[in-house]
Amino acid sequence: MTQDELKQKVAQAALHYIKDVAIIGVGTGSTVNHFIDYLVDFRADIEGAVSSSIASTERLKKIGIPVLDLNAVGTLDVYVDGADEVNPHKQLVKGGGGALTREKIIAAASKKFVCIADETKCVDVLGKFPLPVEVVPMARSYVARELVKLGGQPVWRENFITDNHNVILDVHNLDIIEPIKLEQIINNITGVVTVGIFAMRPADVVLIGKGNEVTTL
Ligand SMILES: O=C[C@H](O)[C@H](O)[C@H](O)COP(=O)(O)O
Repeated sequence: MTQDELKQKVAQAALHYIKDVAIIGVGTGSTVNHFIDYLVDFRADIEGAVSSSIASTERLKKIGIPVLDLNAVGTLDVYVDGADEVNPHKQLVKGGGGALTREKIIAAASKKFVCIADETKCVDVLGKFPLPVEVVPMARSYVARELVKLGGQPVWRENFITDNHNVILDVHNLDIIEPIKLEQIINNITGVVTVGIFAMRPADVVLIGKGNEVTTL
C-alpha cells in the first residue's frame, strides 16, 4: 500500500468511533481529509462538526456538513485528527500543517481524542519531525533565541501565516525525552501561542495504518 492508501484506510477505521455521535471534532491534514470525505455517507446522522482549520471548514462545508462554533457546542464526545509523530504513550507532535493551536483547543475540549496515523509517523522518541511552535509575530526572534537555549534549532516557516494570524517556528534537533516537561517549558515562553507537543493531553486512541491492517494503540 502507498502512504496515501494507508492514510485512507486508517481514516476509514476512525468511522467506528463516530457511531451515534451528533457533533464531531475534526482535525486538519491529508489523513483527516480522507476522514472528511468518508463523512459524506453519514451526513444524515451528523448534526455538525467543530473544525480545527479554515481548510477543514471548507472541505466539510463542501460536502454539506454544518460547521459549528466550539463556544456554542460545549464538550465534544469525539475528536478525530492526524499527527506528524506518535510515540508509544500516545503523545504526539502536531502542526506540520500549521493548525496546532485550534487542534489543541479542540483536543482539550473533547472526551475522546482519536488520532489517525500511518506507520511512518511512529517513533520511540518524539522530535525527529521539526517541532512546530506558533508564535505572535513580534515575538519571533525572542522566542527563537529562547528555543536555542533549550538546545533546538528554530527555523522560521517563511511565507506562512496561521489561521490565527501568527507565525510558525519549526524547531529542529530536539530529542523530546520528557514531552510533558518540554511542552510546559515552551508554552511558558512569552510570545508562544502553542507548542506542537500534545503530551499533557495525549490521544486516547491511536489508529495506525500498517501493512494491510490498522492496529490500535
Ligand atoms: O497542522 C496540521 C496537523 O497537526 C496535522 O494533523 C498533521 O500535520 C498531520 O498531517 P497529515 O495527515 O497530512 O500527515
